[in-house]
Amino acid sequence: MVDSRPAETGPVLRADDVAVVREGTHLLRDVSLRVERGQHWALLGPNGAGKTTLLGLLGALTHPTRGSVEVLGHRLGRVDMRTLRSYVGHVNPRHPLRTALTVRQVVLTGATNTTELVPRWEPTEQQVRRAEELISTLGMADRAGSRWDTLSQGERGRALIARALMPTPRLLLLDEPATGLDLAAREQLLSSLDALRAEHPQLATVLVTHHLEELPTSTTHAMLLRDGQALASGPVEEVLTGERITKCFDHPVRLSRVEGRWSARAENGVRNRLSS
Ligand SMILES: Nc1ncnc2c1ncn2[C@@H]1O[C@H](COP(=O)(O)OP(=O)(O)OP(=O)(O)O)[C@@H](O)[C@H]1O
Repeated sequence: MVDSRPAETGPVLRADDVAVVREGTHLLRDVSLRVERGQHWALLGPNGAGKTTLLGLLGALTHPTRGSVEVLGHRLGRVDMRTLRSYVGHVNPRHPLRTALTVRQVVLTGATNTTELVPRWEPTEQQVRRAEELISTLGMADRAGSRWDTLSQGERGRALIARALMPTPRLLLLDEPATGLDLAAREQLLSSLDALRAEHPQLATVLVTHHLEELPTSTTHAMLLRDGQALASGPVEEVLTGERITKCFDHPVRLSRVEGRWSARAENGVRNRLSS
């Protein structure tokens, strides 16, 4: 049996010249990425760019058609994917929970890596303590006993991040965590992510979004994807430039960064609208 436990050294993620081909179409082509401990990556690109496809590889959910992917030091195809996945926190906003669990119970399902509570499973005292700590870090202490179906989308998002952190993963993958959140909920989520990253300096994260406004200030690196290819990849100050974002989204964009947060607006947006 191959040992799937995370390697103690080396990069958290490594993808080399990866391609994903489905029904004769390249969803990803020649994509390479290396994520080290403590790095926080943003994966940006327009609809259909291949962001979710890449996240599926990084979360050991799918295999590449060509190239190699190493997750926590293990090459996909050579290890038990299910065991490897248990060391990766994957936050999917479309969490398919069917029962009326409380926030506390949902977070505890992170310990068993299941959607529902496992029958006859009892959490240890340590697990209960960790769940409470995470709920509090994510700013959900006053909602810990609330039922899932009564939560707002923002509260669910934060509960799912706490859930994903239960097994103390080395890697947290976030697929559009701010989608559908109102301004206050988005800001709370981004502050929670900043706090989490400060509290866990070894944690690496990869966050997918279309919107620069949804990037936490603690973002360290970025990759721009378009048509399945990486247009740019590296430290965030080098990658997030108006010129590059314009090329990536095929739209003239002016970029600004204030107090660590980004915003993008269409260049000559008013003139374009008036002349159309
Ligand atoms: N199994 C599949 N077979 C064929 N095409 C697929 C398959 N899965 C995804 N695609 C296509 O691959 C492309 C990339 O999809 P992906 O979901 O990775 O993009 P994305 O960047 O996450 O997009 P969005 O921002 O819209 O969520 C899309 O055009 C999608 O329609």
